[in-house]
Amino acid sequence: MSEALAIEIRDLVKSYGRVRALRGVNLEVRRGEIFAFLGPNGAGKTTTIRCMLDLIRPDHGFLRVLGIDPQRDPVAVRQRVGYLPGELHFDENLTVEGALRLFAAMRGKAVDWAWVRALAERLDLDLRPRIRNLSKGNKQKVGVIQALMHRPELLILDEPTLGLDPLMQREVLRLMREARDAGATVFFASHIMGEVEQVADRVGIIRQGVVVEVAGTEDLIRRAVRRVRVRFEGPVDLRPLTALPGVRLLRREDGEELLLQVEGRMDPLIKALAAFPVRDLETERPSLEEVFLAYYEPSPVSSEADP
Ligand SMILES: Nc1ncnc2c1ncn2[C@@H]1O[C@H](COP(=O)(O)OP(=O)(O)OP(=O)(O)O)[C@@H](O)[C@H]1O
Repeated sequence: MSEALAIEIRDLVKSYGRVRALRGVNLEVRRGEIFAFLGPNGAGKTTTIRCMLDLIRPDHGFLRVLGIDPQRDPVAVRQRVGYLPGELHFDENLTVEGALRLFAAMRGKAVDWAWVRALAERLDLDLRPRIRNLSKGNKQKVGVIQALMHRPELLILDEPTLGLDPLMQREVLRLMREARDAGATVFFASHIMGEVEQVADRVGIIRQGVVVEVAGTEDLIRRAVRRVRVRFEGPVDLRPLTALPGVRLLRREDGEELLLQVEGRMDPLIKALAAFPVRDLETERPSLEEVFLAYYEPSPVSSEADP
């Protein structure tokens, strides 16, 4: 186990009866980064996370969380990790403060209550009401606070902004960044590409129980397909442009305006355009959402039954 890794997973396999949820997951999360774990519904994100906390046992594979084997020392993992599950379960009769005190006691680690009150204030959460009287969004805030309140070295958050309004989503993202800037590692699952793009240093994509891509968020966007709109001074012969490798004509409007799709480097297109009477040139940076849709589309090969 390298000291530089907060999470290290090799060949993790887990089946639920006949459902092969994880088919050999490999993943490395570096200390001090915000890592987003993405993938379609049922891809295996929650199963992977539950293995990290020893809430379920994998069939086989290698797993280290902050250098600890969760199966050998789950208590140490839970003390040093802040975990927000996808589905929270509280004793509905407790007050918010009572629930937080219970979480703190279960974890067995000292909590700074001034910090808890500051978190509650930032998330606009009253500590007095009973859990049963809270809205869904306010329950989610309790979950976020219990994950952060002991200032853990590693945050593992399953859809941290689920059910929160846009202001509160932004506050949670801010808290995640602040945790990273203070030296913690943040690992989170999400379906909201906008927030991933805003906070994640790197992303990993899981599909049907296998991690199919890990990359820097910016790199992934940069290497994606982009769209280029070109306006010419007059009608032109496009063949030298559309014959370029990686360039495809998407639309041609009145012979003087083109919409092209460019995969890979822009340089050959720019050089080729130098020979044309170009009036205007616009490039559209794709959003992470567009980049990921390709990964989310059903694959023709992988859903077949296992031997
Ligand atoms: N307790 C369980 N019993 C049986 N099958 C399960 C169980 N938990 C998960 N699965 C199955 O394992 C696969 C992976 O599920 P998992 O919850 O890990 O996916 P996920 O990526 O977290 O999905 P989502 O984005 O919908 O939360 C799915 O096919 C799911 O139906």
